[in-house]
Amino acid sequence: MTTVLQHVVRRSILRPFAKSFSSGSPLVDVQVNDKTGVAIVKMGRAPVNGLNTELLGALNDTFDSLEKNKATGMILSSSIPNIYSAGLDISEMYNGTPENLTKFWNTLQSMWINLYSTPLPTVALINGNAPAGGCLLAMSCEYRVMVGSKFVIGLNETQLGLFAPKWFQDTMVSIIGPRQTELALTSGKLFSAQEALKIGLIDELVASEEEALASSDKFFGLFKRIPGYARGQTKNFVRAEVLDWLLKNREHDTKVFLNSIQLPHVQKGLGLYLQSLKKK
Ligand SMILES: CCCCCCCC/C=C\CC(=O)SCCNC(=O)CCNC(=O)[C@H](O)C(C)(C)COP(=O)(O)OP(=O)(O)OC[C@H]1O[C@@H](n2cnc3c(N)ncnc32)[C@H](O)[C@@H]1OP(=O)(O)O
Repeated sequence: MTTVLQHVVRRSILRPFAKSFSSGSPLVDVQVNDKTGVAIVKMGRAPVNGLNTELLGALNDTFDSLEKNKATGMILSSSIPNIYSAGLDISEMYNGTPENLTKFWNTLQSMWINLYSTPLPTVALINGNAPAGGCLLAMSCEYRVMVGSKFVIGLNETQLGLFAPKWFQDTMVSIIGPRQTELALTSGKLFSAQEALKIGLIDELVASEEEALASSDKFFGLFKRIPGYARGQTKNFVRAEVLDWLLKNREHDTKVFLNSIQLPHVQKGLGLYLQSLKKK
């Protein structure tokens, strides 16, 4: 078993310019570039970065720490080949107790509020499939670069017999508009990389992670001469409406989740979907 120290030493040997930064969780790896202060945050929960309470909590803590430690920007990516995130961990929603479901949902809400409202410039480096909750993570960043053309991204909840909550939907509306969001969400569409690029769901499609990192640098470079306070306030105003809805309606949103997810036909559908994934 690799100790934390061995892990840190190995990382610093592999990447001499990156400062190790402990996320406090084995599920999230963080490397901060010494020169630029930009942090690369990589989710690493095998097999598919399913967003369970633990990973969501670890991401939340990481976002907090990066702000406190004055990172200058964040790239949110994955260390699992071909997977950005498979979205919410369905096992957390299937047969969960009301207590666990509430904790799970509240952790998701907190993580999203933190990510969506961080004053740090954020880039999603989408190096794998990004359905549902994975798409939400990417959409909550300010700039999206997908690596390779074989991946899909979108909010496919209706295909599972679920619906994307209002704040998931509003986040998508803010990027691709109400018409395309309605079409995509009602049909549970997963966009190919090319389709996502065409519709503006991703900003760039590149061939390699190196190119994606260069695109990210270019994006962060836009703010070199912009005072952080002015940038942060502007981001706040642009995002206020979507954010405020959840801030004001957290309890209601939790109730809707709890009531809907525990419906027998919804649970049945989730069970069948899980089985179909396992049978593959
Ligand atoms: C009506 C109530 C509404 C209330 C509001 C609800 C709000 C819900 C909001 C968001 C919902 C979600 O995010 S649900 C998750 C949706 N995600 C998906 O549909 C993606 C499902 N997964 C895949 O399509 C594929 O796994 C993949 C393309 C991401 C990767 O494919 P790959 O071939 O590499 O891997 P496998 O399919 O073999 O999977 C490996 C392993 O992981 C398990 N798995 C996959 N996805 C999930 C998941 N989301 N949650 C839990 N487990 C998952 C899969 O079963 C395999 O398990 P085994 O190794 O045990 O076989």
